[in-house]
Amino acid sequence: FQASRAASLLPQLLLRRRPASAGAFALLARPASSASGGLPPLTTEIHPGIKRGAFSQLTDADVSAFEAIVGGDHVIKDADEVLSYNIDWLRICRGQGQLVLRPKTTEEVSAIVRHCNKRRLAVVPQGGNTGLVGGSVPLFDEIVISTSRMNSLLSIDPVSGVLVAEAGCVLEQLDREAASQGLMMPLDLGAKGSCQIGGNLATNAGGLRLLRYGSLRGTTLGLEAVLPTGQVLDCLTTLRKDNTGYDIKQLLIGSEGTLGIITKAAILCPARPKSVQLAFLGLDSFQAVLDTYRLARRSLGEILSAFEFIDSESMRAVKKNLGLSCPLGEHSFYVLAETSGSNETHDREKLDGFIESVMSMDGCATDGTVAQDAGQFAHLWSLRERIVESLLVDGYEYKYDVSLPLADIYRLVEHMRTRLDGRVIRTAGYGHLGDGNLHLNFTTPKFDAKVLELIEPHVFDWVRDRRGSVSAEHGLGLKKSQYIRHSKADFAVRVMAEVKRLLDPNGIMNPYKVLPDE
Ligand SMILES: O=C(O)CC[C@@H](O)C(=O)O
Ligand SMILES: [Zn+2]
Repeated sequence: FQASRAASLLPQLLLRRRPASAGAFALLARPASSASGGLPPLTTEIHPGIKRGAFSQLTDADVSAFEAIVGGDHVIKDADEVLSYNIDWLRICRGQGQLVLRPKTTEEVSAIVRHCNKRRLAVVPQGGNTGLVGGSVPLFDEIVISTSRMNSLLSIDPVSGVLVAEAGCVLEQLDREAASQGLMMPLDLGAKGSCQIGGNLATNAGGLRLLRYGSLRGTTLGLEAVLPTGQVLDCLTTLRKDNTGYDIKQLLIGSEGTLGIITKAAILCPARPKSVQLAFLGLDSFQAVLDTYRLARRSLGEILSAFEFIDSESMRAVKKNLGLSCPLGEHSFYVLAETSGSNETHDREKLDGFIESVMSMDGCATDGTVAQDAGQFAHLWSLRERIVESLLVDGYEYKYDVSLPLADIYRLVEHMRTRLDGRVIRTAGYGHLGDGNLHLNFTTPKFDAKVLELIEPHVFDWVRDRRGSVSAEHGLGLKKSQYIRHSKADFAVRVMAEVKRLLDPNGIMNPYKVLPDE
């Protein structure tokens, strides 16, 4: 697996399926301590402006009521155990929750929420807790309702491709089940080893193959959810067509747990591709990345299943901080172009044609390689999937996830690099180029309020001025909610607030998230 000119590799192209376990987020090492030296600071210390809502205090009688619903073993009160539910994956947010409930059924979720609504107790739904915007952890003392025990696969229909599962099923496990029927889950992301399908839906997670398989808004046929009053919303249809008025399930998808707790979902799974190939290219300008993408769309057409870019700073982070090796020499940019198809010969011809045109076009790719086996395939993907983990090793991370017109994507990175010159360890840009989705990250050894002031709101203003989105796929959670109007019209935000009031009259469901505090 040597660094080589892609042209010289053309005769050796092999077709390999991506191993389901590649890049499991759950297994990734996290820095042993946070930037503050141990536990992350309380979120309320970082956001002192947010005041606790007028919710009741938890009493012994409440705890007894919950024990009667889920059983004593599934009511977690021990402070050490509760702590892990209070801290987000990035270790940037730490809430003050005192209680975690682990229901097994929709009926139990409903009974819990009904009680909380009656008593005005705030709750936060939590799946795999892999979110990146502080949406799945308490801020004050919200009760955590974990979906982890609701993890049954209910059905898979190999004819229609519809899979029905409970919310707590881990994405990677569902994908394995789908594989056994010749199907695949329509989404894949670095966190697949621990994220849960309910959380994926609640955040409308995008991931690595959205450009091919579309968003969960399209592939989710139905869902069931417990609304903030405890009412069960049964929209669990498995029909592909159902034009009977407003599509209420879409309100829950991407609601980040503010409108209810998703308990079951019906997902349309595409056929698992028979041939998957991965090309890894080195390029020396962002214009070359764009030109390569144009060529990929033209020559690979419908079999193009991922088009990711990595800049040199991001590559340096995975090499230096994680010790991963890159098979290509130093380049300003790297691209992963993956194809997924059903006909090996056809797909090989297409990939050959693509690489030939890339290599022959002046100023396009200058170097490249193609995965020859499952190990190489996993390794190349890990260079991309493990960037998020590698950046944490620097110390503190300032994380941005924006959508922009393609031509503006790297201008933002360059602009911020100049603005922060000398104040950060690195400014790293990478992401889902095919989706116009940039992951822009800055790191410092420790949290630095002056650096944050230079970044925010400037970066959001820059995105707004180009009609981009301040959250492409991670959601708003706690960290981005005050910038919602940068990407949504004022009236749209008012409609959102009305919907929230309608479904959650007491505001108990994941308060302080998504909608700005006003
Ligand atoms: O590091 C990030 O911000 C991105 C995380 C995830 O969305 C990814 O695409 O790897
Ligand atoms: Zn992403």
